[in-house]
Amino acid sequence: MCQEKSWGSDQQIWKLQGIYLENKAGSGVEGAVVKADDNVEKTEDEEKEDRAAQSLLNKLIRSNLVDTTNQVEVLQRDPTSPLYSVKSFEELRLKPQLLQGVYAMGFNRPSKIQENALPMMLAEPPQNLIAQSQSGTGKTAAFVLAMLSRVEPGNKYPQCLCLSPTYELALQTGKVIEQMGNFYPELKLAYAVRGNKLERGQKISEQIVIGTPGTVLDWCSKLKFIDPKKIKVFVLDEADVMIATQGHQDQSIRIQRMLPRDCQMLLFSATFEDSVWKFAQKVVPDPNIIKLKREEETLDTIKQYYVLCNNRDEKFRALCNIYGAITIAQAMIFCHTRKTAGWLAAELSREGHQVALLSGEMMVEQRAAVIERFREGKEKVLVTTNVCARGIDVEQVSVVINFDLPVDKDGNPDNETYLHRIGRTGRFGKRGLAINMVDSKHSMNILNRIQEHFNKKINKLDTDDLDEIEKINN
Ligand SMILES: Nc1ncnc2c1ncn2[C@@H]1O[C@H](COP(=O)(O)OP(=O)(O)OP(=O)(O)O)[C@@H](O)[C@H]1O
Repeated sequence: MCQEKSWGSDQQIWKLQGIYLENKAGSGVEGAVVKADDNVEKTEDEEKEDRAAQSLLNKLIRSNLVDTTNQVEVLQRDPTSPLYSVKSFEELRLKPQLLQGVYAMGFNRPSKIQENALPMMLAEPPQNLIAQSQSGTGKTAAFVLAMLSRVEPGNKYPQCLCLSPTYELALQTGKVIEQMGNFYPELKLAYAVRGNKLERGQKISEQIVIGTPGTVLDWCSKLKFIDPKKIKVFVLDEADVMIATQGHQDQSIRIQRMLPRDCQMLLFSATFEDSVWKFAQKVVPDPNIIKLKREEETLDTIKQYYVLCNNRDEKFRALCNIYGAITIAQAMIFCHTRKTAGWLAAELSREGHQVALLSGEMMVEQRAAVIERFREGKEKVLVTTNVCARGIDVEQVSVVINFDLPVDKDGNPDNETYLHRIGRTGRFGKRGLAINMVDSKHSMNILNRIQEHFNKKINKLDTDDLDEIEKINN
């Protein structure tokens, strides 16, 4: 049977959290137990970064809009037509049930990208759109609102089709549709994802279908559950993640070719490299284009220090001294390998700290649960490797510690990652503190190069001198 509203991802995450709870039991450290092979110390860089997993993690942990002061760049297909932007949801003349849904979600006014994208998406006649902005800026909410606005609830067949790169991402977007359509009960949603089997010859009555390219293609062509000629809105979400998966690009294009010419095509992406742009142009004819630049990260509001040590144990002792001297609301500690992260988390927890550990082998939902607990303040220290922690914003984090300095796979300083790690402490107008552990000539050299790159002094800190440590927190 085709699944409807109640079939969200909640149970699934709940179940996964069950596994997570089993995993952590008895370890003393929140998170999965790290089973590192002693002989092979794998770096996170060696592991292929999974964009879909990162994107899902972002969605799971995001509870707010990402703040941005950057201006939206708009390229109109017809430059002579007036450019509309809205400052309130009322101006959009949404159906009352939808406006109710929007407010029930706690949205007071459109986000930066929504100010321009929504009037364009809701215009008559419908216009095509390619939109790019970083994760968390309100793209999903925007296209969900557009789909819900265009649907004719009386017509019991699919009218909106939304493609997501993975099963899990489709479920997440489905959840937003369900939430926003909460006061519109006649609207139904079907998930075209693996495992959702229908009987041959059956037709889908749900007005919105969300799914992955392979299954949607089967449903539109081979199995004919959907009549693509009746689709009015086609959304391609997370285009950058989509094209990273073999086959998805072709499948998406094949689906798009089956749609009527006047179908509204909308494409969203967090990044806009060449390959994404080429793909976007194939899928969206005559587009309007909206881009929102990323917020720049800065080291201006951050005090940076380094500590000289001889080995891992000394680094750990220095860390304990720092903890003994200053009050740290919450700290994030970055390690280069899973093995070090696991060791450090265990040592800190032995010292009586409440420690959370994020490790590469944990499933995305488990990671999200760990981050959530940390955000809620249940743990005060988060030990992590780099890949896991990208994009995490925790307001209370006042200190970032590089237990290992960030290096790329060739062993050179990874300045971007440094900025990314440290840049998060000084956000929200607060001053941040960053402490780098240096344990060899090589790492001193890395530190110097980072210092030169940013042209910002990193001061030496003597962690055996408690008075000196106390001063840094003033
Ligand atoms: N106008 C708004 N006002 C307040 N919150 C909003 C608004 N629009 C979206 N949000 C919330 O902000 C967060 C990010 O929004 P959304 O998921 O739509 O962004 P996105 O750009 O699609 O990011 P991602 O690709 O990571 O999902 C969500 O928690 C969403 O509920």
